[in-house]
Amino acid sequence: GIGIVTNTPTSGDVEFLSPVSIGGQTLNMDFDTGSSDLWVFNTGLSAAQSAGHTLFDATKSTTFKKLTGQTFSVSYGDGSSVSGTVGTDVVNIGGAQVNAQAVELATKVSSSFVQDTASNGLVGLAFSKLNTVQPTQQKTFFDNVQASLASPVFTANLKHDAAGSYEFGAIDSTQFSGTMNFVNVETTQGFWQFTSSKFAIGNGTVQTGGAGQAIADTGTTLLLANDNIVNAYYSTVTGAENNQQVGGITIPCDADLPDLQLDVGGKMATVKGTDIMFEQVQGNTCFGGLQAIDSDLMIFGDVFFKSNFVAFNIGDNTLGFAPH
Ligand SMILES: CC[C@H](C)[C@H](NC(=O)C[C@H](O)[C@H](CC1CCCCC1)NC(=O)CCNC(=O)[C@H](Cc1ccccc1)NC(=O)N1CCC(N)CC1)C(=O)NCc1cnc(C)nc1N
Repeated sequence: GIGIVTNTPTSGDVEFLSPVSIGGQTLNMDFDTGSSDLWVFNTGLSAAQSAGHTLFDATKSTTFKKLTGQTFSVSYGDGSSVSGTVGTDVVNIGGAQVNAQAVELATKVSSSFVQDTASNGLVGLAFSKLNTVQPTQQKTFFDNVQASLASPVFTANLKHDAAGSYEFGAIDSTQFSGTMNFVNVETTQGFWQFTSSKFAIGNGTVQTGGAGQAIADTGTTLLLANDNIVNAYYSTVTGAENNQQVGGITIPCDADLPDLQLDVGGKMATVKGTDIMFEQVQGNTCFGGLQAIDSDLMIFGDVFFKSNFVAFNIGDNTLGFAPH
């Protein structure tokens, strides 16, 4: 079978949310290919922590089963964190269903989750080895559902300020143009990771300088690359500056940004300049969608996905991408 669900960007394309059915209750959640826990806002949270959120009520689900003695605790790259208890329930995403999916009930969430009332939890779609449930590590929804899918794939179609889709079980070739490039994924760290050592600005010459490795991460808003790429890119943009107050590089909102070509597993992917123009800070000053990260693992987040339709294949550990 297959499962198709829409994803909707919150204002400014900060995150992309999709409806998920858990024990017959529907919550809008953030699909995150950069982590591997499925956790939800629920009635066990304090009123202060859960105000404004849609809450999963395990007592109202006839199919929820508590996993006694199991707990989880995740901390994320942006310093946010969540912890709680674990059960299983029927999880259905656009028609693709797992009857006993580990559903992690948050009992503590950090402030950014409390404030982000649009999101009621995360669906982790990285490899199960990153799942934090103890003492018995649990599988992701994708890992559980893959055997029942027509094909062990899911695709991410993220659009700027418009509804996109996630599809489990098939690659819909009407959703992208040209041929899809497939590359090998390195799974040892549990991410959808690939080599990334080259780049080019616009149609300029391809140069080396990438950090060497990168991950495809729908849970990260921006495109986080190493200094070589970031400096080379913004040196071509008049008025680009590193603005400590806003915490990154800003550019004039009326700048005509060049495209950026990035190495994905040995093949070049293009991120459109228009997708690198991120959000207005104030006046004619805009925040760049490409920012620097000081790590040997670059993070190709939602800015990358807005220019590239991506297929994740857990059957042969490959990643496909095509412009869209
Ligand atoms: C099992 C752990 C798991 C693998 C974990 N994975 C990740 O952190 C990557 C994962 O994709 C997470 C998933 C996020 C977590 C926060 C909520 C939304 C989803 N991504 C990040 O942390 C990347 C940085 N954060 C982001 O990109 C957040 C995402 C967000 C969006 C909306 C509301 C709130 C947050 N957005 C922003 O930073 N921006 C949006 C707003 C804009 N004005 C600035 C940029 C990890 O690596 N943790 C190790 C870790 C822990 N601690 C730290 C400090 N670094 C770490 N890497």
